[in-house]
Amino acid sequence: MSALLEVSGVSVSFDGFKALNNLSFSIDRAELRAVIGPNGAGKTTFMDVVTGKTRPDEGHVLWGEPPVSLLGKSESKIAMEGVGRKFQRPTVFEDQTVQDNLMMALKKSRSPLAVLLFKPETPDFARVEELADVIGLDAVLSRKSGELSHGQKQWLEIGMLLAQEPKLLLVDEPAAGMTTAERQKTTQILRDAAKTRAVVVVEHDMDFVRRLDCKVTVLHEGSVLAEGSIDHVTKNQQVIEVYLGR
Ligand SMILES: Nc1ncnc2c1ncn2[C@@H]1O[C@H](COP(=O)(O)OP(=O)(O)OP(=O)(O)O)[C@@H](O)[C@H]1O
Repeated sequence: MSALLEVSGVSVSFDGFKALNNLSFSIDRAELRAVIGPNGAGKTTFMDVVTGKTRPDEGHVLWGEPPVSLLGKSESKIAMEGVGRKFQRPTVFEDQTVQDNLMMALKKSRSPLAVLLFKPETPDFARVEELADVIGLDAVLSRKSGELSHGQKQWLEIGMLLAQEPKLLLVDEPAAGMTTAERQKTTQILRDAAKTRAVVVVEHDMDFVRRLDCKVTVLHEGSVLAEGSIDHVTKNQQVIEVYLGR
């Protein structure tokens, strides 16, 4: 079976500085992948290229089966293809309840009229409850999102992205600012989500990455430095020098 996402030979320059330098790697359909690397390694730029925010100078980004190029597609087109992105800061509607946030995020027609006339039906409520269960917020469905803890807001946003049924979820530093218990729950949510789709987690926290227990891609100076299990990459001498030794 071919990969869901294949990035090959991608380079991106900013004023002559190569943020991505001949970057190549691929992600399978239902896999959890951690992408790590020191500051400036190109992790954000990689996500920007996949989501259409940044156009590479060279290379290919192929998606799906049969593979189509994502390059040249708009950010909204790429989102509609099934690429979801979670930024570091949670962006939920704080005045709305957890239930309303999830309801608004359900995969529905996005035309302005359809959004205006949207009236939730029984299957929509059932889907919202299912999502709330997945993200551990079933007991707080009627709470305003602004009253949630930082961790709960992050889970809500993950739930809102899952409501869109993405084929690939890109998640930027989900564990930042979380308590130990919240991190454990987040690990569970991401591992469960990756059973039915690809989930790529960009993360600095090594303990968190270890708990994800997945293949790890180490970026350095815009290229892949090492790839494999956490034990494999953390034993790699180059990785120790450029990343772990810092
Ligand atoms: N719009 C831009 N203009 C100029 N330089 C940029 C731009 N975006 C990124 N860079 C540079 O490209 C390099 C890679 O940045 P990127 O943000 O992708 O790294 P990162 O691995 O996400 O780092 P961090 O872990 O600090 O978030 C950095 O040196 C950064 O300063």
